[in-house]
Amino acid sequence: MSKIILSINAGSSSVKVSVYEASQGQEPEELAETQIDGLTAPPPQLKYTRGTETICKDKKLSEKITTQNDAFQYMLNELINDKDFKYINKKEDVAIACHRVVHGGDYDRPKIINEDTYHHLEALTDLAPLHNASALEIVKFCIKELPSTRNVAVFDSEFHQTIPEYIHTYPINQQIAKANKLRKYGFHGISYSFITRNVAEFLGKKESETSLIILHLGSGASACAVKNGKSWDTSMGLTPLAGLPGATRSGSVDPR
Ligand SMILES: Nc1ncnc2c1ncn2[C@@H]1O[C@H](COP(=O)(O)OP(=O)(O)O)[C@@H](O)[C@H]1O
Ligand SMILES: CC(=O)OP(=O)(O)O
Ligand SMILES: [Mg+2]
Repeated sequence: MSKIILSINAGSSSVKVSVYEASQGQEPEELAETQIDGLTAPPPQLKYTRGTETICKDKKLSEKITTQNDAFQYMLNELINDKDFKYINKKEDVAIACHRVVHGGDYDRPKIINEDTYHHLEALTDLAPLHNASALEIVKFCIKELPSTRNVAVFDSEFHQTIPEYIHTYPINQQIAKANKLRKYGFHGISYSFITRNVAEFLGKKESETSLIILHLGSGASACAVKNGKSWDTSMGLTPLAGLPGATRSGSVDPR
């Protein structure tokens, strides 16, 4: 039987939700895409496409939507209430919710969210306060309001687990660094792995033979050197503040 999967990307200025249908052993098929952006520059705006049909674009919303969780709830209701979208008619229709979580610490693969993973991610919130806190608010909402949905976390930091030790190590006391897990983590990894896979395919090359310099320029901005399909270095570090300036971040400049 096929299942409905939500892919939820809580960014610093937007929330993007894609809806997929998937059966065991088959490629998921995308059914709809919706996003609310402008959370840091109101009014928020809604975009909604169903298959190839654009239902709305840059629609200014007058409702009070200030947090990523407000935006997620608004879009979930839109999907449920859209009579022409037959795949989600009630909350129970969502089998799996995949959450983009920016800081995954040492996690090197996606995780099913249980109490343990939830608390582990909560503990990392200090290292990505703009991001982990709002993603976890959405996770908390799903756990409470969508009790039949399984929640999975997919990490921005995962792709950068391959950065060599001499690059991810900071020049500080190593006892303190190891005890407090102070190292370069790197973010936007879901985007970098997608770009690497697709550019390799476009060029007709193996990922392991594809080396790229990629810029991810959104509300948060970073650069990544991909060597033979793997992250070699990236401009963000222990937190998403390091590196390039972003919409609400100064980058590698001491803001004081
Ligand atoms: N084509 C574009 N040219 C320049 N800036 C853009 C373009 N599209 C989006 N932006 C800017 O990118 C930012 C949103 O980036 P995005 O990565 O989608 O959000 P988030 O960082 O919240 O995930 C906004 O500041 C928007 O103005
Ligand atoms: C990590 C990061 O900066 O993400 P975003 O671009 O979504 O703010
Ligand atoms: Mg983003």
